[in-house]
Amino acid sequence: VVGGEVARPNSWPWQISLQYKSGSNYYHTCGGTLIRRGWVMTAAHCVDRSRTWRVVLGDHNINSHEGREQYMSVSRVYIHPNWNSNNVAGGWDIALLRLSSDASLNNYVQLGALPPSGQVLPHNNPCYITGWGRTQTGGQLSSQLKQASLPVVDYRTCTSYGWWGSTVKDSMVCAGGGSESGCQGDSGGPLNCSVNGQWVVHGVTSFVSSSGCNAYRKPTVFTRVSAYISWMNGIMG
Ligand SMILES: CC(C)c1ccc(NC(=O)[C@@H]2CCCN2C(=O)[C@H](CCCC[NH3+])NC(=O)C(F)(F)F)cc1
Repeated sequence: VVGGEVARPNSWPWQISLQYKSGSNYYHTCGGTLIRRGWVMTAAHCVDRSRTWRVVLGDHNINSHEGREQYMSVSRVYIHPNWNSNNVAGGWDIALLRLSSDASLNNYVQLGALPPSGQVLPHNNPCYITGWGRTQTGGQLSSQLKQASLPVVDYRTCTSYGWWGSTVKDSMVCAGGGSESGCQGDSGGPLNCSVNGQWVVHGVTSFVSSSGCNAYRKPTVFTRVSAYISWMNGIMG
């Protein structure tokens, strides 16, 4: 996350860290959202490579053990069948991870709320991106979970000339476009939007400009969760 601030610990209790094993250590690579006790929603591009994964729930500082974490292994990865790893602009950048056991819900670990199928938010709807991603273009990951206010940019604006144009599809949500943005390492994490006073996860962090995370008029682009509700229900049952 470029800009914004460090989140109050565990204030986004559905945010997870997706980590892969290398040697005897695990490394943060993406975010995700706990949507059922045994299911995590993330981006397909995060799990393109088959690795030994673990999901960390209840985390704040990914480089220290604070005692609230739950470490879960992943029993199966479901990548959307239409996902094309050579074309993030095609959309379909969504995946579900089946956890090998159910999470325990508490003050630090809660389920993220999903939107109704098809719901599209208006321009400037208040949303926050959260994640441990780079804090500047080409910078380092953040040790502590960060948040930044990224208001929705509607489809008409986001696809206009000087913005993303036809790179952005209707199955995506744009947010931000100013000095604050997502960045590498935030992928797969939630876009948390305030709807009728509740936080609802409307986006899965998908891509930013290859010329810089907080490039002018290149808002962070998210998979629009409300376009994938029936696919997810079909998988999760
Ligand atoms: C034109 C369109 C096809 C296109 C649009 C944006 C990009 N962006 C990028 O490639 C930048 C640079 C590093 C990774 N990255 C990204 O946007 C990656 C997803 C890459 C998927 C493709 N391998 N996502 C993120 O960094 C983010 F923001 F989600 F945390 C690349 C191509």
